[in-house]
Amino acid sequence: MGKNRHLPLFETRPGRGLVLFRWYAASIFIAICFIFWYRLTYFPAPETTTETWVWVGMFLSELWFTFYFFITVVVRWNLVFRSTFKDRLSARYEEEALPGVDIFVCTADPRLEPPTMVISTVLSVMAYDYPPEKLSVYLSDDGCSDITFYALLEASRFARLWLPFCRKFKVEPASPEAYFQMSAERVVHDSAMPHEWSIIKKSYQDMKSRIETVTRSGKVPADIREEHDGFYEWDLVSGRLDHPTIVQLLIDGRDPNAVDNEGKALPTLVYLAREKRPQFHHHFKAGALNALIRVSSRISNASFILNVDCDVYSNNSKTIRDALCFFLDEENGHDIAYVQYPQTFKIAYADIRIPDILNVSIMINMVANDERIDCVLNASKLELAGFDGNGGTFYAGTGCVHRREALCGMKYSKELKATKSDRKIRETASSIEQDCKALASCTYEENTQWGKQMGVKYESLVEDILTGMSIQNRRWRSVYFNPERTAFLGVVPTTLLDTLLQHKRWAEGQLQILLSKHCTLLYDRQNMPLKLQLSYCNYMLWAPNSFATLYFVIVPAFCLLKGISLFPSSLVEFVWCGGTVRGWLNEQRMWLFKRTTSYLFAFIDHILKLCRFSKPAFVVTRKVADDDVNRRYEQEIMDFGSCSPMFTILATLALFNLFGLVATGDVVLKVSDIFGFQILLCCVLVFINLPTYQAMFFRRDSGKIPASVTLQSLTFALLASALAMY
Ligand SMILES: O=c1ccn([C@@H]2O[C@H](COP(=O)(O)OP(=O)(O)O[C@H]3O[C@H](CO)[C@@H](O)[C@H](O)[C@H]3O)[C@@H](O)[C@H]2O)c(=O)[nH]1
Ligand SMILES: [Mn+2]
Repeated sequence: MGKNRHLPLFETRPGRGLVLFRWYAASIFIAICFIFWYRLTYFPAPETTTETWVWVGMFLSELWFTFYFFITVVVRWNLVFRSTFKDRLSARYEEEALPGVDIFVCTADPRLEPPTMVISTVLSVMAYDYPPEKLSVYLSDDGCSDITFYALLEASRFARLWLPFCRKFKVEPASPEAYFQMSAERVVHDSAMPHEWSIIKKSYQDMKSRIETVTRSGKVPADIREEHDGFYEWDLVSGRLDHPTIVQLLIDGRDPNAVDNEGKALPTLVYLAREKRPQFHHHFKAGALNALIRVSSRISNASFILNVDCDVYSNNSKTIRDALCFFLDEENGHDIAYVQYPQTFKIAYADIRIPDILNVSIMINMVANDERIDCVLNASKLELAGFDGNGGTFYAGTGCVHRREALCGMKYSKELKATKSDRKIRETASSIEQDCKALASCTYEENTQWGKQMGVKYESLVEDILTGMSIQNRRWRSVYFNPERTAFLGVVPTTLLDTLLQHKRWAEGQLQILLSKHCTLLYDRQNMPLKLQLSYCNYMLWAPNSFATLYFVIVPAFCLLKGISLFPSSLVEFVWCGGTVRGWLNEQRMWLFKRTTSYLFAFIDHILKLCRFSKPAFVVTRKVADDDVNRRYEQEIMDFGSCSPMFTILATLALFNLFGLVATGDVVLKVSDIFGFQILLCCVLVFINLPTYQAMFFRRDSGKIPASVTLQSLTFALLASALAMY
């Protein structure tokens, strides 16, 4: 100890190439100034009214894009990256002295989120390289499904085999599903392993097929129900949204018999389906997390809380130790409220071509344990690092370790003492379960600060961003950490519609924040520096962004600004992050699609909700796709395949631009003598839209755009063109 005490547990470095980036940003800024100068000096004569309006509209959109450009630069101005010293942590803390950690996994629907996927995630976090007596894993099931409960019961048994196996062979990733998909070749090299490997693999596959059989039948058979008392709780369930709380301690960490096959303790494992009643709003994932915070405080009350979505498995068994390096640092750790890991999405394992049609994505190739994992990093990786440099990263909803007090609403102050967790309470599991029922009931939160000042916030569909903001506004700091071996891998939606719907929810949630009293720009400058508030604007303004973009797509007069300087991420940055030119093109395509549909719909929907015409809803993202969809996804073919007004808009805009280009008559010429870039812009838009035309006219598979959508769009586009001509 002694000397060691003063060595920091983590280190912070500024991003590489920052100077280059700043020069680049400055040069673009100068270009923008020229454009404004041009706009102001060449204003059209007052008698040409149409031109004047087009001109003014363009000017406004340009102003908007310039502002957006400005805040995009603000986020990237101070990138910082962190690294940890886990060996110092181990040297400083005996295993018994390490703090407790509670892990929350959320699931909501057994059809969209298959129970086998959920338990693979649960098993991956149970297998963390951390003293198991200190770990408690909670599964919140908003689907209140006895099948999910059954799957978790199976997992609690399989854990007895799986955990020792992971320990012995340092298995990574510790999600059995992911591991067995990728480890076949590797085993050959490890002579000690094959025998055990095949036993465990067989046992996993047997379990998986049992669960799948039950899932397919939609019902837990009577003989299985006999195996655990917990199943009788479902006798009182009248529906997914009408049932009492169900809490089951599947593994009670205090029980000396709760050990794995090698006699080592197992982490506590709890199933929770909070009470739901039709007359109470359940607040989606935020409500689930708050119920988990209270229930876990009664059971394990650990000082740190990791939360993951059910489709986000642990890919790195050291993640908890990494996070603790930040929290436990004597010098700089006391005011850190949460450590956010990036959201990384797994696309495919080695040998499969990596599709990047859908995501705003950056490819990285990771070499770990001789295996190549290809994964796609959400573009927010840079943004997370940028937020961190500006005062604290945002909370992204998954892959985040929180300090319990900060999450529960406490203000940061120097005197704050960590609450000690005490797991020595001698009580029966059933009396604990009884207390927990009350904690997770619908009425518990009535007239309390839960969802407002305490816990995860309710006022937005992106509860994560809002919660992070309010924690920062209470003077806490937060950090972003991206270890060499990716910490978590999640699933991305595979169809275009799913992606657009997901972005619609995000944009809507962001708009809710913008229009609420929590609007970032209203925060106290001392608690949240201006640069951080401006950084948040990058997200808050998604929905309003759709108008400027629509203008720019419909009134093709934007070329210079658009392609070259005002896209949110430039080709240079993308390639710099290890992307490909093709990936960049796809990113531009999704950029256009999202802004002209998701964001627009989010805006309209939110207005309707404000006028009470519709109710808020959390559309859970589908995590399974049929084989056809998956094949197309792997072949990088965009999947339309359903009738959605979003597709009608996309197709109409695509056709409109095509007509504009083909006609090159009045419509285009009218403005092209002012700017001369219109034709080029049209070409770019048509080029970006090539897959859309293909999906309308040339494809035969089930992922094509349905004929009815094509017909509608043709009609609209023709009408619009006719209108524009006269
Ligand atoms: O009523 C609900 C709805 C959802 N969920 C869970 O919330 C998570 C996220 O839902 P998903 O449909 O996968 O949404 P994503 O768009 O992938 O989620 C992102 O965006 C959400 C906010 O919109 C954040 O909460 C998530 O952490 C973030 O990963 C999943 O584990 C769900 O099971 C619930 O527990 N209860
Ligand atoms: Mn998800």
